[in-house]
Amino acid sequence: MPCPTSIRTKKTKAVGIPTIDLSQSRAITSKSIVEACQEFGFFKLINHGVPHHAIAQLESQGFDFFQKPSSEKHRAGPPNPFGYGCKSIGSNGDMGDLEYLLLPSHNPATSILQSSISNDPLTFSHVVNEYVKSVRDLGCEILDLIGEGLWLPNKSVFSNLIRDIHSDSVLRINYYPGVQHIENRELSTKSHPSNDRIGFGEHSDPQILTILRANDVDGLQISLQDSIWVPVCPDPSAFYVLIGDVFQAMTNGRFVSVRHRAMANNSKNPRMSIMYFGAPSLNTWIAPLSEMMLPNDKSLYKPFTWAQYKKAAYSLRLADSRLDLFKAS
Ligand SMILES: O=C(O)CCC(=O)C(=O)O
Ligand SMILES: [Fe+2]
Repeated sequence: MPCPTSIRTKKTKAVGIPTIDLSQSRAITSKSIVEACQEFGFFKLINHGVPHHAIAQLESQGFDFFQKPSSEKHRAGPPNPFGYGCKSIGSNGDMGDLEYLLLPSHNPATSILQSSISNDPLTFSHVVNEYVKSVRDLGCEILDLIGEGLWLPNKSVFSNLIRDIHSDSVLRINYYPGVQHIENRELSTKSHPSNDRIGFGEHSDPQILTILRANDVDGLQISLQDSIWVPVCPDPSAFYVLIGDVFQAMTNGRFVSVRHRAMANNSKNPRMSIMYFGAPSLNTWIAPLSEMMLPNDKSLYKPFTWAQYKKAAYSLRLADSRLDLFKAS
C-alpha cells in the first residue's frame, strides 16, 4: 500500500499526518501537539534536536546484535524482564517475523545482559544511555508542551512522571529481517511471503507515550476512527509520537491512544524500529486530572496504579481494548 499524502479525520476532512516542527514557537507547537493528540493520538516530529550520532550509534549496535547467529542471540534471552525475544514464541495475537531487545531506561542493564548482547559491553551501555537520555529529554519537552497547550497550572505534571527515577519506562528495539531471510526459510515450507503478513499485531501502547524511530523501510500503520489502516511513510530523520492508554485515562478520553500495527517486512533490507515507552513508576495512581473535567463531567475511568494496569493489560490479547477493564460503571 503506497504512503498516502493525506488521511481523513473523524470530521471527514482530508489532512496530512500531523507534523510538528519543534523549531517553531512554543505557542504554535503546544497548540498543534494538543490538536494532534486529540484527533489522532499520533504525530510526526521534525527538528527534534536528538543528535544524529546518538541515533546512528544505537542503530549500528542493534544491527550488530541482530545479525549474530540465533544461538548467540538466545543467550541474551528470554526477556525476563529485559533481554532478547522473538515473536515465534509469542501467543497473544501478534505473529510473523520479529525479534526484539528490551532494555531498562533508568538503570543500566545488568553487566551480564550487556555482555551477552555485545562484545564491547561498555560501549553498548554508553550508546544506550546516551540515546535514552536524549529521547527522555525529548519526551519531557513534548509533555511540557502538552501541559502548556492544555493550560495546566503545573505544566510539568506529565513530564514529572517519566523524569521520576522510579519511572518504569523501557527501551525496545524491534528487528524485522529482510525478505531474503524469510524466503530462504519459507521456501523450505513451500509458502511465499505475501504483502499482508503482520509483523506486530494491532494494539495501543499501554504507557503514557511512545517515541518511535525507524530506518527507511515501510511497516508501521495506524488505524483511525473509521478503522482504516494508514501506512506511515518511513522517515529516519524524524520521530513518531504515539499516545498511550495511560494518557487517554489521565485526560479523561480527550487524548486517544492510537491503534497501530507493523506489517512484516517485504523489503530486501531489514527494518529496525526503536521505541522509548515513557511510563510512570509502578505505584503511581492514574486517574483523570481534575483540570481535564468540566463541572458536570464524569470520570470515564476508575483509578488504577500503573502496576495494576500493566498486569491487567498483559493478561489480555494484544488487540483487546485494555482500558475497557478500568471503565467507570
Ligand atoms: O515496530 C514498529 O514499528 C511498531 C512496534 C510497536 O508498536 C511496539 O513495539 O509497541
Ligand atoms: Fe506499539
